[in-house]
Amino acid sequence: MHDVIARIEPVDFRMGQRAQAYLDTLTKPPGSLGRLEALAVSLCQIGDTLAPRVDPPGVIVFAADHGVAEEGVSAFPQEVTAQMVANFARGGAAINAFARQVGARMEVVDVGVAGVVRVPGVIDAKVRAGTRNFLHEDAMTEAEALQAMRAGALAVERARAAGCHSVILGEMGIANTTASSAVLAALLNHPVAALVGAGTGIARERLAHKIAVIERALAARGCGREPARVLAALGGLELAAMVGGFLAAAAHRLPAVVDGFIASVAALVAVRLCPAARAYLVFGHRSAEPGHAHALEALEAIPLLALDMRLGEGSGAALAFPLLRAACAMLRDMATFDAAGVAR
Ligand SMILES: O=C(O)c1ccc[n+]([C@@H]2O[C@H](COP(=O)([O-])O)[C@@H](O)[C@H]2O)c1
Ligand SMILES: Cc1cc2nc[nH]c2cc1C
Repeated sequence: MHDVIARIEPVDFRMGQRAQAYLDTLTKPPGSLGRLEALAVSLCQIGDTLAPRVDPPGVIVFAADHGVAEEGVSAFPQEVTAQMVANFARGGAAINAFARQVGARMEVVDVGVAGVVRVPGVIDAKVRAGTRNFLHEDAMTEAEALQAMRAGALAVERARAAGCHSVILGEMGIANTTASSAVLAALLNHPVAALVGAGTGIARERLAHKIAVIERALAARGCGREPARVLAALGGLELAAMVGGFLAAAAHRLPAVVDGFIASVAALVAVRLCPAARAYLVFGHRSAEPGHAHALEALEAIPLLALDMRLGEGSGAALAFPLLRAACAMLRDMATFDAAGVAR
């Protein structure tokens, strides 16, 4: 991924200043469009233009399984990952409905689903059939994590080649809130119990078990805080693919809309690998998963929406997308005070 990271340029803060100055000439009291103005400034910096474009967006859903699922840390069985991949391909999941609503190009990428996925329309980039159980051994080798990151970067490059001007990255993977909580606890050196939530909806009794599994895994892996090492030891193939996807989006100056908890942990890994990538991320929504607040704080991010959602798939990012569109429309379509003859 060194080649991708080497291409990431820091955004130009002077473009941000120009964008804010231009917004202040438009027919509204300065600052009255609130955080939509900050979003517009950010999109100008990402595209290095006062006329940014985000349409059409490309939704990419990365799917993979987790060895740690065998510890009983999810409310659902592992087969649901493959079954939902088939559902995505048929167009029946929440993300399909929301992607259609925003006119997105959509791609589903198998980076590590357990078992055979032979579903027309699903991209086969399987690195292995699920990660290893990180309670007993590293989830991935660093080479496997790198291969998944590359698959994520390639998916973003396909979206770009197909004409997308922004990307919405989502994931599907039973037990991936366990992997994400473990990665986050290692990166932030934060107590596990404060980060762990119900995921797909485990009962309170099982929550204590989930916390204990992660605490034991952290002690056993002893992986420190180096992001590539933490990702390989405790992460997931879909997490790694999202890391690669976020880095590739930054390398190509595409805004990437970050979804919920799992996507934000992947975003944090990407930013730890390359701090300049942070400026290319737009945070879509605040997930109900408790760890999300900690990931967002570490990223100094305030998401656009807070709808108490905890689905994943890119669903919260897709719902936030019309706000990016609105920020572009404000820059493109609003009259200035001078042109409209409005006194100030
Ligand atoms: O994105 C989120 O914030 C989010 C929060 C909780 C659960 N999920 C989804 O639920 C699955 C993981 O939950 P679990 O309980 O199996 O770890 C996975 O497919 C995620 O997409 C997603
Ligand atoms: C049905 C179902 C759909 C999902 N989408 C993302 N994670 C999910 C988990 C489950 C269980």
